[in-house]
Amino acid sequence: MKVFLSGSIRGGRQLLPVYQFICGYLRRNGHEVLSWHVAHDGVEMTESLMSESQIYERDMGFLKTSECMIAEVSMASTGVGYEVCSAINKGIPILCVHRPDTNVSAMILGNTNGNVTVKEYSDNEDLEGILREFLASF
Ligand SMILES: O=c1[nH]c(=O)n([C@H]2C[C@H](O)[C@@H](COP(=O)(O)O)O2)cc1CO
Repeated sequence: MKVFLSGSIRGGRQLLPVYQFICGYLRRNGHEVLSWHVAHDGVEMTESLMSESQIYERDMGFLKTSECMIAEVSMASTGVGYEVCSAINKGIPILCVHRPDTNVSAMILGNTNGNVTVKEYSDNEDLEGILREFLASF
């Protein structure tokens, strides 16, 4: 599947290892991660070579062809929230994952849209099971 991976950039990069784990899992299982740059440790440097509108247009272009979204929502990120909302408007399935010790927005936790699934994970093994179940549902 073509997957849009959404994860914090300017909202903080503390969970980069989680984005890398998700990206690696998806690729190992034959999926195409269109927004792989989210899991790249040099993303701020490479993105600094692009204008704000180039970044926006590229990501919205990725979203157009994505078949589902996986969003790590533990960090308070404006961009992740915007992308989740855009995916809701597009009508594709969205898996939002977060760690137990985080302050996730009610706009995610309280979202009753039928395409939105929100799951808490405690470690990579737990997260892998959640990813497997979500991807098996198609
Ligand atoms: O440089 C960028 N490149 C980029 O692709 N994004 C997109 C992808 C991420 O899923 C999301 C991160 O948003 P934010 O930077 O507000 O945390 O927005 C966001 C930025 C910076 O806002």
